[in-house]
Amino acid sequence: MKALDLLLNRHSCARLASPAPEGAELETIWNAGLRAPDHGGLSPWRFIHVSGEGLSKLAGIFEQAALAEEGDAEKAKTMPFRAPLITIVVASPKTHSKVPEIEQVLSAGCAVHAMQMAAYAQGYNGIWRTGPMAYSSIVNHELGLAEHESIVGYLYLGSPQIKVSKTRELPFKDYVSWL
Ligand SMILES: Cc1cc2nc3c(=O)[nH]c(=O)nc-3n(C[C@H](O)[C@H](O)[C@H](O)COP(=O)(O)O)c2cc1C
Repeated sequence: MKALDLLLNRHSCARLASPAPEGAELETIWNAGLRAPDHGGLSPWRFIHVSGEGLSKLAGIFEQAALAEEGDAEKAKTMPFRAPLITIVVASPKTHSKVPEIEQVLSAGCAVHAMQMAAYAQGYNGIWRTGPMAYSSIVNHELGLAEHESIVGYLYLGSPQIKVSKTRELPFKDYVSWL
């Protein structure tokens, strides 16, 4: 796949099933994430791989959080099973005199995007999700996040089950101004 085709045509898919990327393909996806722009070379991210039994563990964590935080526990416990694989991307900012935290969180966000594109380029697809489970102190605790860390996204990955007929095309003139 040509780089520009990937950049211009990439799209998400919310309906995902097995097979999920594994082995060298999955490592390629993680390596693409690790190539995200990174001011100061701080590697301000880490990834938590969730598949198989891990999906059930995550479902239990989501249920626990939803029950405690007045969410929809019945729905929450089903959410991880929307794909055979989830990579949780955690922003793990470092203290640095010239690189503020926001830049490091942006880097972690770029890693999500890069990993979705790497999945797409290999014939898989995915979707970046957040929602209340990305901002829950209970989930953070159960996943072992440190106080300064945060979830940037759940990247659901797998084989697309539906074909996206047309991607949204925004007219660049509406978004670009000239100085
Ligand atoms: C930070 C962030 C959080 C998102 N959270 C969700 C989410 O929780 N649920 C969802 O359906 N889409 C979410 N999206 C949007 C999808 O990832 C996707 O971008 C959107 O469906 C548009 O599809 P496209 O990527 O094909 O343009 C989120 C996107 C971003 C950047």
